[in-house]
Amino acid sequence: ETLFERLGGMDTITRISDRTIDIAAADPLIGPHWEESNLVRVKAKLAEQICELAGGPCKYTGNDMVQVHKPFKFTNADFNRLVENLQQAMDESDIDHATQNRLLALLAPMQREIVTR
Ligand code: HEM
Repeated sequence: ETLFERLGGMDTITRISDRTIDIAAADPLIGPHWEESNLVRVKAKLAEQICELAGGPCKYTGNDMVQVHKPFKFTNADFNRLVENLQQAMDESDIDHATQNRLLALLAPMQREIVTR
């Protein structure tokens, strides 16, 4: 079983991505970073990226991760906070923790592309 299937396919991945961005954008610690952003686009690109990473039938068509995040000079604390927001979104969708950890392990290498401060 692929992680894509284990997560519940595209419907669940879309729901998790939407919720993660909604939770993050409302988070007093990191929410202000999204003030100028098109959240509809960010949600859609995040879902596409998770789908591809998880072995689903998607190809990420968004912008390069380094280029997107570089101007913000994000910290490890910012990164960890977004991971917590993602975990909350996955909990709400009843994703078991072993499956959550499989996705988090695939996202972990991106920390050094996103954190530049
Ligand atoms: C593994 C972690 C992360 C992933 C997979 C990820 C993924 C993405 C994606 C796919 C986009 C949309 C790119 C596009 O528009 O083409 C995006 C944009 C964005 N991300 Fe991340 N991101 C991560 C971490 C973070 C963190 C830690 C923060 C801040 C706490 C953050 C803040 C933002 C913001 C503010 C935008 C919108 C930029 C804009 O409006 O152009 N991201 N991210």
